[in-house]
Amino acid sequence: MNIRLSAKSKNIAGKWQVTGSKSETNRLLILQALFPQIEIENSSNSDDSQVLQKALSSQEGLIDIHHAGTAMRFLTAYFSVQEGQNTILTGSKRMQERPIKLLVDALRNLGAEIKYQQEEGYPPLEITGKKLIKDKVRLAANVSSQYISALMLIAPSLEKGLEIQLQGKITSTPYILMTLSLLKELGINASLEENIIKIAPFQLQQQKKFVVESDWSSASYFYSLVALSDSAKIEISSYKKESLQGDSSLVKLYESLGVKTTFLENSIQLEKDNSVELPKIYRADLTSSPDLAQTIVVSCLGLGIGCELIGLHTLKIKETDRLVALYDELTKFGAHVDITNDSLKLYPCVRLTENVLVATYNDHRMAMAFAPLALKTNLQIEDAGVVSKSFPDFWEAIENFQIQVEKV
Ligand SMILES: O=C(O)C1=C[C@@H](OP(=O)(O)O)[C@@H](O)[C@H](O)C1
Ligand SMILES: C=C(OP(=O)(O)O)C(=O)O
Repeated sequence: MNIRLSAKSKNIAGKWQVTGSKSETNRLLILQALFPQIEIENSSNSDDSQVLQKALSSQEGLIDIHHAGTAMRFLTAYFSVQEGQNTILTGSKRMQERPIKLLVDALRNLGAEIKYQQEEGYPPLEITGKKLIKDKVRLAANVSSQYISALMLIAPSLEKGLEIQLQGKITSTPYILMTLSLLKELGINASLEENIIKIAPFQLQQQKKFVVESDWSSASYFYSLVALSDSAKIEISSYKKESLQGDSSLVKLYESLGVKTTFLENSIQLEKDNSVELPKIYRADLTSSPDLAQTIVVSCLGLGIGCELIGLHTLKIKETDRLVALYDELTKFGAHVDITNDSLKLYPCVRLTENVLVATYNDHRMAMAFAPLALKTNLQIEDAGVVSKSFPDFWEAIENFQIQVEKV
């Protein structure tokens, strides 16, 4: 389904309850499978969380996790320790192009039995669950933090726990810290010092309830809406100041784009601050917040300013090659863009081409990142249903904030 977006008003008001963080939910679902006394509140209603939940309760030997990267990586580790269980773990065509060798090698070094069914280094995987007895492993940390979180999540269920030595420059660090915090909140002895993660074995004795904070990556689209509005005062929930999610860096990242954040009791209020003088070129290193790249570039495009984003090396192996996808779609609007393997430069673009059809490449964030641009020009989004990967009610949410959404 393609949709056409236009602005009903450039003055934005309203409230929205955003679904739970998919990153927190997916970690807690794995931990709950290992420690059933865990109770999860405000879990994410995203496809990625639903597919993971279904996989964990499935009695079938073949599991298809579609486009869900964290589910693929976390389940690879999880099924490796399910003694006596044989699982084939596969995903969408794109998932079969997303590398998993570093994680498989680390698990094999710990004693796991994993075979590639097709291409070496990529799903589908055939996993024979075993008891892992080794307790030390090394792993390159500069490709995807999800491999590291996957090992950390199974670590407390191993007889001797696990020591993980991280090699190279660590990428997406806040996601590793999120995993660490959740383990600690459960009562597990866990640490990250220098480049060594240590996690002690653990057994949960009593019930433990976790309340998932709403998704900050999803909040980014509201930041962009506010930045591109003439005036705005909106409230989104449930958010807190001390977040486990690295994408809460939005608060700082959007200050210079004219968005003021106020923390209320259980929510955030976003206001357009027209007194802010916009930078000519917006610069940011997004090594810690890769999922914000698309949102920020489109905000800059809409504001008519340039941007130079670095730390984008992980974007090439996500739902699509996001650097190439951004290049192709931004240029349709008349923008001049340069990309490398880990950076993007957008030159200021004063006049946006109208009625562009934005291709989304099975990537929820391509659809959601371009949507706020409707405040500056009419546009269409291809295959709008992709948003359900992380934010199933995204189009209702955006309609609630003065954007007209029509099926075409
Ligand atoms: O652990 C997680 O929940 C995630 C880690 C990040 O991936 P990388 O570590 O591969 O950058 C992020 O992009 C993804 O959306 C979610
Ligand atoms: C990269 C993402 O997800 P995953 O890697 O879990 O598919 C994302 O949600 O932007």
